[in-house]
Amino acid sequence: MYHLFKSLYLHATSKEEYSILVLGLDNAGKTTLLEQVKASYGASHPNLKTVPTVGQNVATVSLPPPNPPIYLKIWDVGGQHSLRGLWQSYYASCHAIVFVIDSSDVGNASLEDLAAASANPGATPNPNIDTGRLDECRLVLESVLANEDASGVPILVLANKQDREDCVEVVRIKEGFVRRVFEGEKGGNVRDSRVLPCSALTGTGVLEAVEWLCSRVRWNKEARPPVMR
Ligand SMILES: Nc1nc2c(ncn2[C@@H]2O[C@H](COP(=O)(O)OP(=O)(O)OP(=O)(O)O)[C@@H](O)[C@H]2O)c(=O)[nH]1
Ligand SMILES: [Mg+2]
Repeated sequence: MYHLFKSLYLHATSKEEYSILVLGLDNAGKTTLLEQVKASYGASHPNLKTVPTVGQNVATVSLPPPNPPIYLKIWDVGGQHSLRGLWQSYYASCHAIVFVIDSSDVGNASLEDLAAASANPGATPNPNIDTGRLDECRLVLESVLANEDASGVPILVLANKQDREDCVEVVRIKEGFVRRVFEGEKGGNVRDSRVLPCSALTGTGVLEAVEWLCSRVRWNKEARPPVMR
């Protein structure tokens, strides 16, 4: 009887916890995003003076009503080249991946140029077209998608730094780049994805990103069950 009451009590008082893995090239804005999420769901001010992450940062947020009563445990992992090998150890236990792109670092190419650049990655680059770190971004995103352990995980691509005057609009990142990657042969494991604009620095778009994640991890909970806390 004691065990029955105990399990009923634990069931009534525990909450589902989902792990969110935040990835992207160095300088994309991952740690700034984590700070904004912490500040949005806690009472603190965000610490926006970030330094390059060596290792990881982690924070757990509890979402207020009318959100469902769940915890999101957010893992922000360093994006420098030498640290990217660590990412794969997080895939098997994460419930969603956020891939952050610096929208001011994908050059000034047109939609057609971006599409051509991502459709023909091996082609000699046209010196008149600046595509910034787009190619590096594509290779890194493809390697995430190609990993078996990340198969079927909802993926949110955030076109970050939308506050900057030199940023590329989200539609260009979505149509010219992300769609090509997802529809390419390395994107076969993508089940559920979205591309959203945001500014981690100002906080614009951060709540919408968290809401999308919240709905998708719950929708996918049979495939990737939450941890009860
Ligand atoms: N203008 C603008 N700057 C941003 C935004 N997000 C981040 N930054 C700036 O970009 C720089 C890098 O931000 P971080 O959050 O440290 O980048 P990161 O992705 O964590 O980088 P690593 O830890 O090296 O992987 C900092 O100077 C931030 O202030 C944004 O939305 N807008
Ligand atoms: Mg960082």
